[in-house]
Amino acid sequence: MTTTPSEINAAAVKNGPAEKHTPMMQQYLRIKADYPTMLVFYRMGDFYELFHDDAEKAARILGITLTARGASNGNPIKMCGIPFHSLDPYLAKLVKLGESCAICEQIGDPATSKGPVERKVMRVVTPGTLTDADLLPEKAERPLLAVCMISQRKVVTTGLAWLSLASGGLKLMEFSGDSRTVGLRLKQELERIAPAEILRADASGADLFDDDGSAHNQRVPDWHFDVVGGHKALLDQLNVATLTGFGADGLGAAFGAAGALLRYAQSTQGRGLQHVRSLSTETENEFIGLDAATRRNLELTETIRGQESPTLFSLLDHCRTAMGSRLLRHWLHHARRDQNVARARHAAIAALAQSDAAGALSATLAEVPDIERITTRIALLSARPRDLASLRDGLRQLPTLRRSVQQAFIAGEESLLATIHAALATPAICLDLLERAVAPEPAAMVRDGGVFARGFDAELDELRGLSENAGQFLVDLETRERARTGIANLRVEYNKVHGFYIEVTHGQTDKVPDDYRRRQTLKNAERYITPELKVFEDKALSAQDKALVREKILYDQLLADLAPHIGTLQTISQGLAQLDTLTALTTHALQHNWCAPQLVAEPCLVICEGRHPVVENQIERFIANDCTFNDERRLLLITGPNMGGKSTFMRQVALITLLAYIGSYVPATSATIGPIDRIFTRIGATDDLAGGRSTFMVEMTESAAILNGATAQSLVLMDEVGRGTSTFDGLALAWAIARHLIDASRSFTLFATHYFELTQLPESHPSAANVHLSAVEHKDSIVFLHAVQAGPASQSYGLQVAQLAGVPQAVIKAARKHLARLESQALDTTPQLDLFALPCVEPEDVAPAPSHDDANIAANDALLDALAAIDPDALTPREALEQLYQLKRLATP
Ligand SMILES: Nc1ncnc2c1ncn2[C@@H]1O[C@H](COP(=O)(O)OP(=O)(O)OP(=O)(O)O)[C@@H](O)[C@H]1O
Repeated sequence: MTTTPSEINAAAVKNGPAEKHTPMMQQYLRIKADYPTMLVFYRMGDFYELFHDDAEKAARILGITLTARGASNGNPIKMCGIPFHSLDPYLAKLVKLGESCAICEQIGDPATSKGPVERKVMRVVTPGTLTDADLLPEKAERPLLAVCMISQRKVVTTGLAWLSLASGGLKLMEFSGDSRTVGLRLKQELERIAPAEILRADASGADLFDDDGSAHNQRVPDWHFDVVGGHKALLDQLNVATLTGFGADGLGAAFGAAGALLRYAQSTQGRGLQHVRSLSTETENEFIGLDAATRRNLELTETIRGQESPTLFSLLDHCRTAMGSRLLRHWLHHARRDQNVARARHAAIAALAQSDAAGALSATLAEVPDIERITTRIALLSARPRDLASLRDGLRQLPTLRRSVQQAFIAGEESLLATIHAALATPAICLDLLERAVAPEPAAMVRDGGVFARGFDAELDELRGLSENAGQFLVDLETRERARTGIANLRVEYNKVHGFYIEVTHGQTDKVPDDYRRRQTLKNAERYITPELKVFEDKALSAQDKALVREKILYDQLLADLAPHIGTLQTISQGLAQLDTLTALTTHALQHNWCAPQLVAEPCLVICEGRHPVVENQIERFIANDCTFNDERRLLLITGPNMGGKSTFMRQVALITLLAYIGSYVPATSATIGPIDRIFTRIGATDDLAGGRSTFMVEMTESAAILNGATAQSLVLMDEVGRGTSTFDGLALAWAIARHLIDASRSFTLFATHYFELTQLPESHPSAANVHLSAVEHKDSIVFLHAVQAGPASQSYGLQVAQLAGVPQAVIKAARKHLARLESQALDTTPQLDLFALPCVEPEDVAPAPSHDDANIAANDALLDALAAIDPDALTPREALEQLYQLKRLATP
């Protein structure tokens, strides 16, 4: 761990000079000085204890009692503790909140120690370096990421290195530009990679990070980011002479980041990372760009409210292994722009569907454990016996899986399934070793014994034989002694405290022979030992101890013997994860009648009878809709009533596009999609109060990002832009934004709006077109048809929707009356339409129309404010009537 001298000094100043403390506290403070930013769990017998500030913090977070343990240097020592056996749930909670913990064990022998027992930090648990099954989410990665920034003549080169310690996947990336563009890019990459913990140099710009001082934003000394040192560390780690094979030639800052990353990861594990054996380099434009707002709006892996379902991931996750679920999650956030990647997956799904293999594959995959994480634990020497037993059982499934895969591809062809088939070859030597070594159902811990199978080790079998044969020996002895002494109820028994003994009831003790030595007197009986029994006891008990020691040695050896198979096991894990994900996608496509999309080189996005993948699952009758974009038709203005289905339609187009590019089938009868570089969304109005931004500010920030970043290959979703401000400002902005997207960006844009004035845009801009979500009025109410039709909507049905929502009749009636008045006024003035009379107005040029009647606006605003302030549920009938009179007064000035 890293500690700056100033931090050590700070600790010393705070706690006073070392010699004034008790010896134990001196030891504690010495250890704590090495881990100043972590919570130090200090082992005291059966407890882990935390002191001083750590105690206060842990007590607050964990909700445990804060007490004091004596005094040191004249001050009471704040303390809290937890029993050693319940450490993991507490660690899980702390790490989830971004804390890092150092676990300090007693390593000396208390019996022979002078002063405090020797202690040492044996394990460091940080949010980004978890490998324990109990601390990790099963279906998500928790990567550790390091950022290295190098500035040269106003150009900032940023190198990223990130590692999922639990799987061993190490990745690098580098990009450069001026500090603003690099900052934006960095933000985007961090949103995509979603690291659990970030390492950065002490000196690097804090403004680029969410630096709230929490542990998941670790600062390490600048020299850890040395580029030459990092390059060497990578060569050593991967055991290669050059990084050319990994596409990492010519990188610089990324090597610096990798150096810091490997150093940190190794220090937390206290050992080398023998499972980190490969490296991949990501290039700048490899993936379809999705910013954080888009990931959230499309509800890929989390709903807008932050729940786990229903999301695209929860819908598609028919995976039967955690490896498959993690890969599916990864694919959803990492759609590759390269159409060939998606095409290969489409072909695999087609083959699996055609060969009817998905059902059998699913059933077999359900028997496969998380081989990826077990492999990591083997590499880190933390695998438990049951990990090895389930690895053995999982590997036994490979031939069955391979047979099913084989049915789905033609031998000799090059395909994704053929690659997977090759990856799933059974590692015969490794499986043979596991089958010979591990007992069918081993104990949970090596220290409990019973881990190794009979016949694996002759010495162990002999030792076990000694203690196991004890039963027969004791029965024989009992029979013999009964005959020898004539005591019919004599018993030979064993307990943990007193060992073996012969028990004789008080009435019979006069028959006891001379060689019986009394061991214990009970109320009704005496217990004895004989020389013969003593010899046997020594042998049996020591055999048991020796067997345990032998098992421990054998276990260490077994892990060492498995180490050479780590690479093969990783290949198998990747093959299994892909197969599981593809099988899940096939299952979903078959169940819901999805189709194979066509990815083409021409710019187009043509969807026939598309559905929203999540919503179609939630309602009884989903209305399918078409969507057509091509080089001449690039912006669709979508109008229609609230609740008409505008947002659903827009999202479904984006989701179908994304699904096609992750390699999935799509909910449509056909879909033909050209190259896509980014998907942008500006949907919904949310305040970012924590970030200090109002609804309108959020809306405009997101719009700015779109206008600056969208290209002719981008798909843009804009939902009701401009509604966060006054009508005129909003309309002017919406209009100018739409025009920019048509003329400058030329993106494929879905633009939903309530400003009917915008529907005139296609008249001057032929690449824009109007569509609307249809609805019909029925007996003063509204029926939504949810069908997308050509042309603009004829009216907005706002009042009918308000009525459906339960707004009181009196209010609806008043609003209807006022609407009629507003409409007749609008006919006289039509101020908003004037905007379109100006041929090329930029937003800042748009002034409020001079013909507008200010008094009328004020009256309307007052009426709307009063309406908005009414909470119908909180009113008594009498108050409601009063409010109505009040509204009427406002409406008739
Ligand atoms: N194609 C469809 N078929 C059937 N039901 C649909 C369809 N599209 C939307 N719906 C239903 O209508 C509801 C409202 O849809 P949506 O939120 O997309 O409307 P909207 O026009 O965006 O409304 P608002 O303007 O108020 O945001 C959805 O929750 C869904 O239940």
